[in-house]
Parts: sequence; C-alpha cells; structure tokens
Amino acid sequence: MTQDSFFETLERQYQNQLPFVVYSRAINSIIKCWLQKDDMLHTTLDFIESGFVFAPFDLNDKSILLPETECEHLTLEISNLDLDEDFKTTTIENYGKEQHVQLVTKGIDTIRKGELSKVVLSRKVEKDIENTNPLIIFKRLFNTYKNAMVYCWYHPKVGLWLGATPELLFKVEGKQLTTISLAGTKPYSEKDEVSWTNKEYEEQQIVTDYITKQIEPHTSDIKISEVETVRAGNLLHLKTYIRSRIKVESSLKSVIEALHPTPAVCGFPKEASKQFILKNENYRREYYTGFLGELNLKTSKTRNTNRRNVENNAYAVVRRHSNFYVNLRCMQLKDEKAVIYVGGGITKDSVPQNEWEETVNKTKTIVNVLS
Ligand SMILES: C=C(O[C@H]1C=CC=C(C(=O)O)[C@@H]1O)C(=O)O
Repeated sequence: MTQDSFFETLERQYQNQLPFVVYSRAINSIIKCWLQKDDMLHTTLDFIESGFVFAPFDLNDKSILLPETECEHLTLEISNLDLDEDFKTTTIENYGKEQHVQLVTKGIDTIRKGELSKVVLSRKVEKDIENTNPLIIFKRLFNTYKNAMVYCWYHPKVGLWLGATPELLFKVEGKQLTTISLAGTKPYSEKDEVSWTNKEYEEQQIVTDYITKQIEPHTSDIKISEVETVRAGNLLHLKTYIRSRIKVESSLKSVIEALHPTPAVCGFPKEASKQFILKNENYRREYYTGFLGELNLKTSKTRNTNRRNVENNAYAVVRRHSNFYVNLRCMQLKDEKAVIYVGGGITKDSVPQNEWEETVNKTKTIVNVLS
C-alpha cells in the first residue's frame, strides 16, 4: 500500500465521521490503522475481547474498544512520511502559572504531613491552531518522535486525541509480562551530560517498588533491570524494565487493575493520591494518563522450523498479545483548538517553580508539531 492511498483512506474515514486509530510503536517503521465500519460506541469492562482499547485515567469512566471484527486493518511500512509543507511551528502562552504553583504547593504540604509519598499533578493548556487536520499532525508526530508510540485516535461520540507517548504501561506475550518504571525528568541537552539528583532517583524508585509489589500476587519470576536514562523528545527520564510471568489463574483485567494508574501518573498510595487529584486538579483528565493499545491480538508462531521434525511443523502455536501505552504527551483537538495535557511527579523535595517549568517543557513535545 502506498502512503497516498493509506492516508486517503484515513481522510475519507474522518470525513465520514467514522471511528479510527492510526499508530506506530516506538522504534518501528510500521504504521497501522484500524477503521471501524460504523459509528457504534463499543466499550470493554473485562478486557477479554480482541481490539484496540482507549481507556481513561479513572476506570470508573468508559474504556472504549474498537473491536477487531468490526474494523478494517491497513498497514504501511515506511521510515519517514512525505509532508507537503514546511511548517512553521507555533509558540504557546503558558497561562495558569499561579494556579499550578498553588496546586503543587498543596501537594507538597500534604506529602510533608505524611498523608501521601508522591502525587502527580497536572494541568491543561489550550491553544488556537491554524492547521487542524489531525492526519497532518499525526505525520509530523511520526517523523519527529521515533522513540515514542505515536497515535491519532478518533471516535465521533468521544473526540479526537493525538500523542507521542514514551511510556509503556505493559505488554503481554503469551504469559510473559513486561512493564517499565519511567519517572524523573530533566531537559535533554546535546552538550551536557545529565546529572540526576536524589529527588528523581527517589521518584523513580517509588514507581519501581510499587509496580513490583502490585504484580507480585499475579505473576512469578520477577526480574528488575538496572536504571537507565532514556530520551523522549526534548526530555530525559529514568527507566527500569520489570519482567515476569503471569500466573495461570490471573486475568489481564487483574493485571490492569494492579498497575493502572501507576505512581508515574497518579501517585502513591494509589487510592489516596487519586482522590487528591480528583478533588484538587481543577479539571477532568479524561483520557490523559489513561492507556491505549492492542488488546488480545493473535500472534501465530511456527513451533519448530527444523525440517527433519516434520510432525512438529504441523503445529503453529497461537498466542495472544496485548500492548498498552500510557496516554502522555498528548492533546485533544476540539473546536479549532489544541488542548494539551501535562503533569509532573511531586515528592517532599519538589520545588513549585521547577515543577511549573517541567510542565512548560513537556508542552513542547506537542507544540513542536502544531502550526
Ligand atoms: C505525567 C507526566 O509524565 C510522567 C512520566 C514521566 C516522568 C514524569 C515526571 O518526571 O514527573 C511523570 O511521572 C506527563 O508527561 O504529563
């Protein structure tokens, strides 16, 4: 399939106001799209179906499903997309500083009183944009962020979201579970080596400890990697891989409930920090810090390629795989406006002014592709 026909099909789907998702996983030159045949709103409660999931921060709200059987699927293999124009990026007025600093200060006070260890506080910022074509913005995201899962998701009854997320919530292949602990942020600089402080190490360790404890009842054989630095656009983060095997009696839903929302987007302890967020952030996150991705898709692997072992060649092992990304560095397109969502982890050592600047830096991931 050519780039032109791939994007023309998507453009028609959008013009006809039918649901779709177009996405590409990190370090990958494959772009996939799912086109739902009608505009029905499907949801999932148990995560047992096969499809593409778009889930909110608060799982009491609806998790939307594009069911595999209701969709046409297209794939495009390409490393860079042609863009018709050289776009001139816009800038953004980061209003709302006082309110965000107050929110962060309240978070720090609550942590110092011992009620929480960490809370992730966020805000949204709106920007009028000239080019509101989501597929053009998607192409820019794909060309710009090779280390991220980039996507554009649309449902006429829900809205239109785009993002370039650096964070895997988890992936499952057969019974193998891989998740990451990603937290701590510094600006990326070509010249200077990054120097992490205790604040970031502590913030990230909270996430690693939490994930390990949460998956323990559902998995065995847990292995934790060394901490490494990873780049996400103009930012650097600390990252650890956590690998394990899901127990036979555990379901995918139980793993989702154990992990989502992680302290990288919510806080610790989970329920208390979630309540703090719902009560004190002055807006609804909706799908920001929710998760999205492929649910229970079939992978078929031939068991044995040894020609002499003809009997075994007859069996292809059918496995299921899922991979979910946390919906970060994202925006909603609404009424000719981009609504950008950004947040940061607050601990006892946080400095409100620095936390404000961190959110300003995080807006750049999205602002860089707007015009
Ligand atoms: C909540 C966000 O980032 C999270 C992921 C990585 C690093 C983070 C941090 O350093 O605060 C956040 O926990 C966001 O980008 O909106």
